[in-house]
Amino acid sequence: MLRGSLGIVTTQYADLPGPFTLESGAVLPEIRIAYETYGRLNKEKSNAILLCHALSGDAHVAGFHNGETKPGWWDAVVGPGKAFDTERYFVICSNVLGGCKGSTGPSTINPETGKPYGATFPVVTIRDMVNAQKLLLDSLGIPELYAVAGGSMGGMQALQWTVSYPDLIKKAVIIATTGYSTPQQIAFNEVGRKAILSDPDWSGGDYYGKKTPAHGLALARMVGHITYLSDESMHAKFGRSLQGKAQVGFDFSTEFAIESYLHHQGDTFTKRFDANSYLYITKAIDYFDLTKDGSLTTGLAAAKAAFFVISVTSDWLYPPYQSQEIVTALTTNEREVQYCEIRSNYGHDAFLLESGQLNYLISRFLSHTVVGDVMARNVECIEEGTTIAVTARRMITSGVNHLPVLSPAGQLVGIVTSWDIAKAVASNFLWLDEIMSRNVVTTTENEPVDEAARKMEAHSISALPVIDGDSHVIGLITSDAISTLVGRQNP
Ligand SMILES: CC(=O)SCCNC(=O)CCNC(=O)[C@H](O)C(C)(C)COP(=O)(O)OP(=O)(O)OC[C@H]1O[C@@H](n2cnc3c(N)ncnc32)[C@H](O)[C@@H]1OP(=O)(O)O
Ligand SMILES: N[C@@H](CCO)C(=O)O
Repeated sequence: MLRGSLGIVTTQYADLPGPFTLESGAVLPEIRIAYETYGRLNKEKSNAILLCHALSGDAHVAGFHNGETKPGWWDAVVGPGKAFDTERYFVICSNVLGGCKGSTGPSTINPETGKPYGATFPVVTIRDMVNAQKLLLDSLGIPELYAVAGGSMGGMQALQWTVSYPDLIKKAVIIATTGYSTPQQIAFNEVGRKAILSDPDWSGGDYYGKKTPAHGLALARMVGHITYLSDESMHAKFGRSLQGKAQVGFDFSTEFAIESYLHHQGDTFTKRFDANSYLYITKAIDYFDLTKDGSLTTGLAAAKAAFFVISVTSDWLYPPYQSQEIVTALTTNEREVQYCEIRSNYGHDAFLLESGQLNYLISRFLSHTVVGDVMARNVECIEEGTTIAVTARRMITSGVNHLPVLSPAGQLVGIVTSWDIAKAVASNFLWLDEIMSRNVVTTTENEPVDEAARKMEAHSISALPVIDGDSHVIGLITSDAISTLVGRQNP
């Protein structure tokens, strides 16, 4: 499959009914979440992937907004044929609660005052962001996630998902992040906040419609941006080059290329980001701490997903040892976890830039699919000894073409299809036991899907009951579900 672009995409908005109670106990009367979706949700609703953005990201993860020439922030890995393959998966990304790109945040009008919240907006946490995403998924009718993924603060949200909603997540891709914010990370965030709070234009957070604290916000971004780069990448990109001059001027003007670059990053940021959101989101990052009683192992005990943890060799903001702590905690909890340290000189922002390594690693992880990842749960079954008329009605009312047949003890003893029913009616059979197939081909939750697909092909059947060790039916997998998720081999 050739890698392609999503083309033009648009942001949508979900108004979610309140009240929405935050971790702090504060209550938002209503919330709006901006989101984008790409790809198609399959019939089983089993192929949804939620992508979570970092500090300054938004819902626009891939493709182009009409009239714009820059694609979304993770276009390198999201789209047809890419790691988050929109031909296979239904990809969702939303702007975080507290953000400034369409979701409720400090720049939103408080319905109770008719004015922007500003600094009266309550402090939000990573857990609050995740709870808002859960409400969004509910509103979209998505019952579970095939995967959740993100880098940096996006990785924090993805980790939080695995403990807040462990039964809803099959796979988690956790990149360049930590299980808890460290003093060094908090320290850099505090310098950024102080720069904003000391800007007289911040005006206690009440600056909407007036001069914005652009000076403070640009300074905050400059400090932040240094932490997203690495010593090696700065050497490689700028060295000691001077900007637009041959010799130093013995003054305090902008002289080095790196200075000019940082000013550019700071200035550009003020045109796309709200200073109050910067305060709130960095606070949410600082509060992030999944340890429980001082232990990350205990804090991650509830997680059930299969994990892929990725760190970056040159990331000194979220150094690899912090990813390794997550891996150790998960391994101690006997969770399925893979770990990879990407070799890169880009520093922390490598999670946005290393498209080759990320595409290779993530697509391999996501496409190693077992039956449990794809099967439908809560399967409609029928008891042996039933009439064909009752069986036919059950199929019609539940909208299925396959009904596993159970013994009085609830064990699988046969299977009947809508085609069997059609043949039975034509031949005037009355009882299910006369027509059901007794030698049922089955699968188990941990069998790779390609093995299950081979069984279906070999027996010319389109569904397999999934059974546990006691022959109880715990799911059903269809060739349709496999083909949507495993994808086509050719374009
Ligand atoms: C989920 C999320 O994380 S979303 C947020 C991700 N997005 C951001 O962080 C937005 C800011 N973007 C960036 O910082 C970068 O684009 C990165 C880090 C994402 C990608 O890095 P790169 O592709 O290596 O871009 P680079 O860091 O070289 O920046 C290029 C910009 O710097 C400018 N620049 C480069 N050198 C200089 C210089 N000496 N003086 C002034 N400007 C300079 C370029 O003109 C270019 O400007 P533009 O972005 O306005 O077109
Ligand atoms: N550059 C990214 C990484 C921050 O963690 C951002 O601005 O969101």
